Amino acid sequence: MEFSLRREPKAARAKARLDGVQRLKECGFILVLAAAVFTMVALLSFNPADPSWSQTAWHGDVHNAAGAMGAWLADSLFFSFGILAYPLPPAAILGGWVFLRRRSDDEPINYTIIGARILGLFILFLTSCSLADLNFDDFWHFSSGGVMGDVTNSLALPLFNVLGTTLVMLFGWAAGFTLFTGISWLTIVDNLGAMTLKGVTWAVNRIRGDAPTELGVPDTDTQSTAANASEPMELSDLRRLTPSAPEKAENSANDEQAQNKAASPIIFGGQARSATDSDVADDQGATDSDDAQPEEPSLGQWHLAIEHEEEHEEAAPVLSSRVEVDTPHLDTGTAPSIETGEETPSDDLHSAPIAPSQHHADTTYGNQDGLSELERAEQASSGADEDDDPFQETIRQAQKNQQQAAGLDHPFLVKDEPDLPTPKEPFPTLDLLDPARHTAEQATREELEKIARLVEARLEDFKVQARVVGVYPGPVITRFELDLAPGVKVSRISGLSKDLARALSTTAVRVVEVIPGKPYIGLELPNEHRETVFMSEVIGSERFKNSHSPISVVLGNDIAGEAIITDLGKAPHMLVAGTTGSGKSVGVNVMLVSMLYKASPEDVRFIMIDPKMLELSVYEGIPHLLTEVVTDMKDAGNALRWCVGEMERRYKLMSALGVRNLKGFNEKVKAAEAANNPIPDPLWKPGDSMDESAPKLEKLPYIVVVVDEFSDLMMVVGKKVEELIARLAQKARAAGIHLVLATQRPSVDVITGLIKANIPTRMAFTVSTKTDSRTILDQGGAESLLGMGDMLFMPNGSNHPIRVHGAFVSDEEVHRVVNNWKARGKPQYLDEITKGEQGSDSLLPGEAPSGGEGEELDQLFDQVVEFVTESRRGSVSGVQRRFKIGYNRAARIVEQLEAHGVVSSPGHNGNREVIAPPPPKD
Ligand SMILES: Nc1ncnc2c1ncn2[C@@H]1O[C@H](COP(=O)(O)OP(=O)(O)OP(=O)(O)O)[C@@H](O)[C@H]1O
Repeated sequence: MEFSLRREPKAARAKARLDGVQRLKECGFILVLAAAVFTMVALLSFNPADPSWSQTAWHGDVHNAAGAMGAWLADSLFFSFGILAYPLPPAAILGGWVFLRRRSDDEPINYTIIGARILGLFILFLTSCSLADLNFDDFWHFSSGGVMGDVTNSLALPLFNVLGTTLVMLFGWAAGFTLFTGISWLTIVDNLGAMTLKGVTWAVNRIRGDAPTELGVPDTDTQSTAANASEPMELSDLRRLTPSAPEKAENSANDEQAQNKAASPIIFGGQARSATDSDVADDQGATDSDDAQPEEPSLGQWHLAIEHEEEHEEAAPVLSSRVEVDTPHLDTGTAPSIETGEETPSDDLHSAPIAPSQHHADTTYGNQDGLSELERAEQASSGADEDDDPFQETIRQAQKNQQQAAGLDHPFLVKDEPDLPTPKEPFPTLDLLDPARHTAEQATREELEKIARLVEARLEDFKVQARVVGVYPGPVITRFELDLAPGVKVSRISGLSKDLARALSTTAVRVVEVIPGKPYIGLELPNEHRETVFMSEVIGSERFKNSHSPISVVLGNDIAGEAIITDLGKAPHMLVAGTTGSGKSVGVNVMLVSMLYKASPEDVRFIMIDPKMLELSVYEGIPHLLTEVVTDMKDAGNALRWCVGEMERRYKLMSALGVRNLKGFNEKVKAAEAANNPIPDPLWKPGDSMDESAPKLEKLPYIVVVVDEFSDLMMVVGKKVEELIARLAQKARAAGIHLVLATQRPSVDVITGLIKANIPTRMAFTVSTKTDSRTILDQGGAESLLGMGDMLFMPNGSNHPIRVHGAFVSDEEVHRVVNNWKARGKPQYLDEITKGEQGSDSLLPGEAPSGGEGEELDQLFDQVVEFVTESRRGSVSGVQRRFKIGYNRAARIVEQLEAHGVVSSPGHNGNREVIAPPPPKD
């Protein structure tokens, strides 16, 4: 209560002085309180003989403790409300409290609730008065419901009769109660039910506890609470059921154990069995049940479990002695033979074969951590991450920044680029990339040797005889080369890869079925600590420096840590596939950045298609771009068509110059320029441009088309894309146009046979199934990759994929390189690439230009023109009705009308305007 009636320290009092309204309110509440107390006193000391409003008494004293005023007040209240006058003073106090208490600023008055309360109170009083009037006798000379009850009933009774009125009033009372208190009757019913159940349970428990014999043998739940007094009864029951039980019961030490065992379901099972077994022992004349049990060999496992439990509980010595009997028995049964050398790895390794006794002792029964499977898996993976290396933290941070940056760099949110100083070096320098550093410890020779022995032992468990003949540790995985015993098929080991991963407690084991030039197979196991392959490390490698092609791309390191570089010119097209999160986008970025390190815009140009709008939009604005990053898939279709046209143009140029590829073309152009005799464009015709003579031929750049989500393109643009890609893939190599297609859906409807046949270089990141791996690589293996850039790279013309640990480039690094190029120049975008106004060269075989002049006009075309221009209505349905033709034909004719400028393109409402004038009248 917030009234300042209580005593407070002086400082607090000074601080807590009331303002004007608060003072009035508080005084008001004091008055209400006084009135309520006075009224209560008056009501309680009411005397009907006192003079009052309904009573005339000329003589005599006033007996009411509140005096004449009290007598008068009590009489009036009783007269009006009957016995319901008594609750009035508390109700007044309550009302005063609600309205007059001091409220904090953040506690505004809720008038709806106050209104509901007032209404509820009124209904409560009214219905209570009515019910009192109906059901209780008058007191003194007042009606028990007062005038209020009388009047209400006189209105209700003729309508509802006594029972009906009682019911109406009861329900009204219930409604009033809810309005006043805000307590739902459902809650009341619920609580009443719960209390009833509780009461019944309590009563039943009481009855059980008092007389357990009446209810029979107590169940396991109540066993622990059963009174000692009940024991003789239970024991006699047990004695009747199992003759061995008495011995246990009579042994006071075992008695306690029996109770302990009853707490665990497993041990409880053991107990039941031992009862039966001692039963057998009993039959054989054994007098001691404890001695009888060890003689039963099939109980070994249970005994071990019991023993293990009781190691912690200071078990009776009787039980621990059993282990000595049982353990050797189990040893012979299940011990695997692991004599692989003088040094047994199992002694040292955590996951080494475990001696049976140890095995049982280590067995965990049930989960104690209270975590769900999902949480446990997440915990395990996050733990692994933490273990992995602290650099991953940086990566994650970088990713966060990337997402933010990507959002800001969105093409629809273009922001002004800061003016960057033009770099002096011809190409970006290595310092733009994060320096390489070691993020994980390499395994020692001894550790590797132990793992090798373990691998052999595990294979032996699967009845495969193999010998590790070579160990090749790398930054991410270690390859163990195995010499298989004669007659062992490699497919058997491939089939075991998952079992081996489990047996060796690793995430994935990849089996390399053929190692070129060696009679061995390979087993690739992930390292405990994974090294990150930094982009700078690979870009800075001698191999990359010595690679002269401007379209050399770095991929990462091979399993031995050697840089893997490939030349897109030889690829010549690349398919990149892997599930989401496998590292595709990072892989594509690495390729693009490596080209930015090698090639100027005169050497290489890019067309980037990015339906996701995020991955490639970072490159927006570099001078290498031929067009803005294409995010609309329709534009992407046009871009591919443009590439086909460009390819055909280049072919014609090359054939005119008598060269076989772009390199030869560029060399000739360069030689001609050096000789000061530039070659005029042989394809130029007067009228093609405003020039009077043919323009000079210039060096042609390579064009790299990167599609980040190729399946989107297939889905939106459809079959045409497949044909365009196939056409490009077949011929574009010589023209210097190269495709890099990435997809996260390695299914046959995306990577179709036509595309696969024409794109020989494949890059498979982790996929979920072997089928997916086959779709990309025509063989399994990618399903056993480790993610985060781990890939299988199948170069052009090879059948053996190489395992590559992809280089990592963060978005910050990409931004730095991109900004470096942006500072060097602006891109010159070619609008025609996405506009779809390409010439006939870009048409696919058998394809006709839509709506163009080459298209054959419908026979009805002239008549339709006449009709449309006369009627001034260019709708398809109009044409359909007038000429009684199908929708498709009518629509085609109207499109032809549009192409010839007779009608406009459809407006917002789909209507076309007739542009051409009406035909002249004769
Ligand atoms: N080479 C690498 N080294 C270390 N970590 C990597 C590497 N490549 C990728 N990763 C990690 O994997 C994450 C996912 O990579 P990425 O975004 O490239 O996957 P994706 O296959 O393109 O996924 P999506 O299809 O959803 O875009 C990266 O954010 C990064 O943390």
